[in-house]
Amino acid sequence: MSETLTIRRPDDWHVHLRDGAMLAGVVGHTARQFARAIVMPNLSPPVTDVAAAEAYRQRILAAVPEGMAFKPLMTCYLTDRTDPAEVRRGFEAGVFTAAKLYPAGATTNSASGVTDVANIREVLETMAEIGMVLCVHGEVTHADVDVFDREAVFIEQILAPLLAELPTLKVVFEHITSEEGVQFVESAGGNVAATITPQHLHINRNAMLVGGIRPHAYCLPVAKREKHRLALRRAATGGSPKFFLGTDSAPHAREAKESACGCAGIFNAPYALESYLAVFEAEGALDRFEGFASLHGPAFYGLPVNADTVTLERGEFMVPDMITAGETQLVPFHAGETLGWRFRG
Ligand SMILES: NC(=O)N[C@@H](CC(=O)O)C(=O)O
Ligand SMILES: [Zn+2]
Ligand SMILES: [Zn+2]
Repeated sequence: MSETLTIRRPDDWHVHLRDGAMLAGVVGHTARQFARAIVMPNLSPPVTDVAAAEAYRQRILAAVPEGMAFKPLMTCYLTDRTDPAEVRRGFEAGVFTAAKLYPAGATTNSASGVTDVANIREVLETMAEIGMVLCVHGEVTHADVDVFDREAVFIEQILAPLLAELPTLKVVFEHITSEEGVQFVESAGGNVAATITPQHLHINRNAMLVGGIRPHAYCLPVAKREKHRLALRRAATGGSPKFFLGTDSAPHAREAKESACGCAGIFNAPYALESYLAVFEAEGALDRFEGFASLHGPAFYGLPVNADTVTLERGEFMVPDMITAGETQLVPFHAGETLGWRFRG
């Protein structure tokens, strides 16, 4: 049994770095493991134009700890009023790597999101024309759709019809959580891919609800039944280039999660690679880890793979109960659990 694993340096194709003191406290955890990351734009107010994205990019770079090389890839938050010309301008200037569709009300800071995809029709036509990736939070928000069904209903009502109308649009179905999500991406064309988070590979909804309600296991889309977790594990470890790493690391202060109305989001950045690797090892797929973590994402986005490598080594360690970001306490994914691989750098 090999004691170390060396792969091309990975990228995180979906992360929330926040802003201000929280940004300063969390960005190093991502920059330590990943060369690049798709930075989600759901700040308050959201990043909806080129000037805001460029300013945010500069704040991120200023917050990266000394000695770490890290390239934030910026995204444009789409609203009902997004100007197609602004999206084109940002993409052509190299500021926007992608644009993000948040259905209004679907998740954290999505109040200014899109109320009907018909409202961004021209933006999406422009994106299809210029080859720009649309990142999608794929959940409907109607009160009459059960929260556990919202991803499957989104595919049926929104995503499938959208791709039928714009068959060349490049789409990353973000943080998929269901068997339906896996099947949809597998049967779609090469212009459709998906990110998968570590938490959705590790936990099902029991982890959140059995023996007490566990706010640190709550994120959106919510973890689902065991059969969905197993479908996601098969997808992530199966070698298909349509599935790649996107942590969806989403820090919220401990007290904002341990609340009568706790925030959605799991902070997994500090041990992201260790967490994914535990899954690949359990599935007997260590040889497929590099593809998922470091090769499939760049290939889909049309970017070069990273030149340097990272090494993980076998060795048990316990994930701390708490990590601080400035004054703020964050409870990391796997808090208090033992993991079997360590990131060496
Ligand atoms: N995933 C989450 O549960 N939360 C994310 C938003 C998102 O990615 O939907 C956040 O920004 O907190
Ligand atoms: Zn989301
Ligand atoms: Zn997210």
